Amino acid sequence: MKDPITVSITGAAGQIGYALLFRIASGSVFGPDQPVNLRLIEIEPALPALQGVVMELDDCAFPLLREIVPTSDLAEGFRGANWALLVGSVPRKAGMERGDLLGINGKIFTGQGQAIAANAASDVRTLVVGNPCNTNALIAMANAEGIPNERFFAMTRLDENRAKSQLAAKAGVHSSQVSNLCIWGNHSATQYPDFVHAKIDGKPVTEVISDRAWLEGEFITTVQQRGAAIIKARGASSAASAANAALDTVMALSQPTAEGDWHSVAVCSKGEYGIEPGLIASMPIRTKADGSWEVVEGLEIDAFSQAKIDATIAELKEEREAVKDLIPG
Ligand SMILES: NC(=O)c1ccc[n+]([C@@H]2O[C@H](COP(=O)([O-])OP(=O)(O)OC[C@H]3O[C@@H](n4cnc5c(N)ncnc54)[C@H](O)[C@@H]3O)[C@@H](O)[C@H]2O)c1
Ligand SMILES: O=C(O)C[C@H](O)C(=O)O
Repeated sequence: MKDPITVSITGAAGQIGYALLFRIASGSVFGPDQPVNLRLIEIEPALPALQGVVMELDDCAFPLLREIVPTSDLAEGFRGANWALLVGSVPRKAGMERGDLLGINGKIFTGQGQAIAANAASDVRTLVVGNPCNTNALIAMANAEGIPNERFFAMTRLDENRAKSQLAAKAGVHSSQVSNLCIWGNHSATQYPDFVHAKIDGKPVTEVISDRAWLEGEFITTVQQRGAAIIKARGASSAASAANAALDTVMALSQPTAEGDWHSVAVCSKGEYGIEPGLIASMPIRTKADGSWEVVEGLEIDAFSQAKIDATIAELKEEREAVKDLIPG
């Protein structure tokens, strides 16, 4: 049996937490021979609810689940973490943009970044889900002294999955036939789901779907506005699909990407595609056999795509400016 992997999850008593924990504990994320420790972090008022979740985890008698530590103490919560999933934060309500949450949620990520740096395992990787996730990830990264920038990620996989589903429905194929779908930029209403490089059954989407007006219009806005549409319909923000995407991200970063394909996740830019270095921006990513990752470079960006990428990167710069007090140095 392997040594257990330790996964720390903030907001563990929340909606997404409830949809995440049981899949991790069951072995469906890290594999059927990989024991797991769960360190579950919540604010103090939510600890009684978290205790109920722990009771349910116990009641599953998962063969791979070892230690469960529920806590509101960040040092205890991130101790020995190999993965830190930062979910805990306030979701937006109808009528808000995700960026409106910066003032409420941004400050959560300073202490968490520091606590990860001080307590986590030396190989810790951090995925931020709590919104606005790109800029929250930037805050966590900037406060986690000593941890390489390339181990911080923000989630745009939900957007990728949404985009694949929309393209598949339009083309009358299964979503698994859609590949090479890159979300560029911010997990927000400015994100750019790149249909130009996406493929259906290995062919450019633009050859399979001839309705260019739909691709440039309704397709993009549907993906950009999908979170808001779910809030309107459900009265609460997406949870099961968000948890699913978080786990897709962890798995995509843990195993080599299929030949020729890529996946979407926001990473710290080193200036690829002219994106300002230091911003946490979504780009096409390949995970290598040794577990490291790289940005897929050399994609030709047409004028339409460039304008969309410029707009979403401009928004990331504005968000960074709005939280400059939370970024040391
Ligand atoms: N990136 C994405 O694609 C994506 C998708 C869906 C939701 N989200 C975001 O994920 C976040 C969580 O959504 P949810 O539906 O689970 O919300 P929720 O309100 O159901 O749960 C959030 C939990 O976080 C806890 N929490 C708050 N502050 C905390 C802190 N400082 N430390 C630890 N825990 C804390 C709360 O007590 C609560 O239990 C929201 O910000 C939401 O907007 C992101
Ligand atoms: O839209 C939201 O506020 C929640 C989440 O980011 C989503 O995309 O569903």
